[in-house]
Parts: sequence; C-alpha cells; structure tokens
Amino acid sequence: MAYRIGLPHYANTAPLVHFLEAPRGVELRFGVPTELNRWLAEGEVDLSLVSSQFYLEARGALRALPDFSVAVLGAVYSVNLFHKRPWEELRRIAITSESATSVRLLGHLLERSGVEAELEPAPVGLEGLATYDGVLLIGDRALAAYAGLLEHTPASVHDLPRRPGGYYVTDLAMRWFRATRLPFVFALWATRSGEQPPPEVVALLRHARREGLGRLGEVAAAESARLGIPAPLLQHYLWNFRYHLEPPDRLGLAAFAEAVGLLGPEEYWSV
Ligand SMILES: C=C(O[C@@H]1C=C(C(=O)O)C=C[C@H]1O)C(=O)O
Repeated sequence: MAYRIGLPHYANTAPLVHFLEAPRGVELRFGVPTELNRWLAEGEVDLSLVSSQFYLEARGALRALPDFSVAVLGAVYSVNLFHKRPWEELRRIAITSESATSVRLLGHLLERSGVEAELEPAPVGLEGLATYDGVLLIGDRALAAYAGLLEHTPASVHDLPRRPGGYYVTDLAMRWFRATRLPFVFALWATRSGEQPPPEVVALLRHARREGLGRLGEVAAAESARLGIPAPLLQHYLWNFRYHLEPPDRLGLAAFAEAVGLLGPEEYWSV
C-alpha cells in the first residue's frame, strides 16, 4: 500500500507543498485540518499535518516530526475574528468547522479577558455578521475576507487599516503574542506513535520546503492567482510563517498546552 501524506489546501502550506512531488509509493491526500486530524487518528493517512489542539489532546497516540510547524510570532493574518462590536461586548460568535486549534485559542483568549460569549459552529462568511457579533474564519477564507476589505494594497504592514470595512478584525495570533510574547503554533506534522516516519519521506518534505522557501516568489505568484489576492500581500503573508518548529515555537506550543490544560511531556521523532 502507498504511504499516504495528509495536507491541507491552504496558501499557508503552499511553501511546503508547491514543490512536493510524490514519487511512486507515496500518495498525497488533501483535506481541511479537522478532516486530516480524523484521517490520521483513523489510519486513513500515515503522516499528516495536524492541528496543535488535536495533537495535544491525542498526546501519546501521535508523535510529531521534530522540525515542521505552521507557526507565527505575532500576526498571522489568516486566523481572524471579524466582529462588529468591541471584543469586550461579544456575546454570540460563529465559529469555523475547519479548525480545532483556533476555536480553542479563541475560547482561551475570551476567557482570559473575562468575556463570556457563545461559540456556535456555523458555516458563514462575513455575511454572518448580520446575525452574529463575530465570525471566526481561518485559512484561505479568512485571508480572502480580509483582503476583500482593503481599499488598496498597503505599502507596508504598518499601513493596514485599523477597522477595515468598518469591522473590527482581531488576529488571534497577535492577541496571543501580546499576552505571552511567544509564537503560536497552529499545526505540526505527525504520525501515529509507534509508526516511525520513513526517513526518505521526511527528506522529501524537507527538500520541498527548502525549494518552496527559496523560491517563495513563485509560490506566492501561484497562490495569488489562485486566490485573487495581490501578490505582494500574499508573499508577505507566506514569508511571515515559521515552518521549522524551532525552540521559541516549542515554548509557544507548551504555553498553549498549559493554557488549555493539556500540558505534558513532548517527544519528537528523531529522523
Ligand atoms: C494559520 C493557519 O494555519 C492552519 C491552521 C490550522 C488550524 O487552525 O487547525 C491547521 C493548519 C494550518 O495550515 C491558517 O489556516 O490560517
């Protein structure tokens, strides 16, 4: 049977995936993070990107690669709560079904500031703001919604409007950074523990990442065309990610685990 790798279709994983070619005996399967989590747990894929929250909950059953992450220090730009009332006044929030991590992060950040809001799963975009006080979006949908609210392409990140389209936009990774001064790790790559990832597959992933980051302009151009988002914005978005699970990322992950009551020993594959 082929060795199956699970991947999301998001722009933020394009630098890892754009130059990934599956050789004979390796198969790529695409899904949203919550699907990938389930596929990995149920044996539908062998090595997959997993949401941090899921990984922490499944601690012991999954084991992560030592040097792969989707993380940021500060703003992420694509895990956004769009809201029409100030943060302190949020009562009803529509949440995405694509991510376990950002929903838990949102819950934690609200709790931390003493805000009691209902989080209701609802597959809505910004139009949901007619009904809800806030809408949580992640990935490409969040990015497209954000870019759609900009009147012009800002010359620098410091020129992003404070209230695009008249909405509040709370970037959850930025809010996490303000509270902790740490990176936030959205996802890792893991296998079921006991199933050592083949070194040649890991080498393939590292090679694809080196190419993707080295030729980021090409990746950004392709993603910008796919999503209809200006290339300079998209390139900055990609450039901003931390893809190597370095020591600050591991500290950020441990701090998140502690914040959500899932702290435990971390063990990574040595591969
Ligand atoms: C930061 C993001 O990263 C993604 C977020 C994930 C999650 O929240 O579960 C999982 C995979 C990442 O590719 C994003 O999609 O906006």
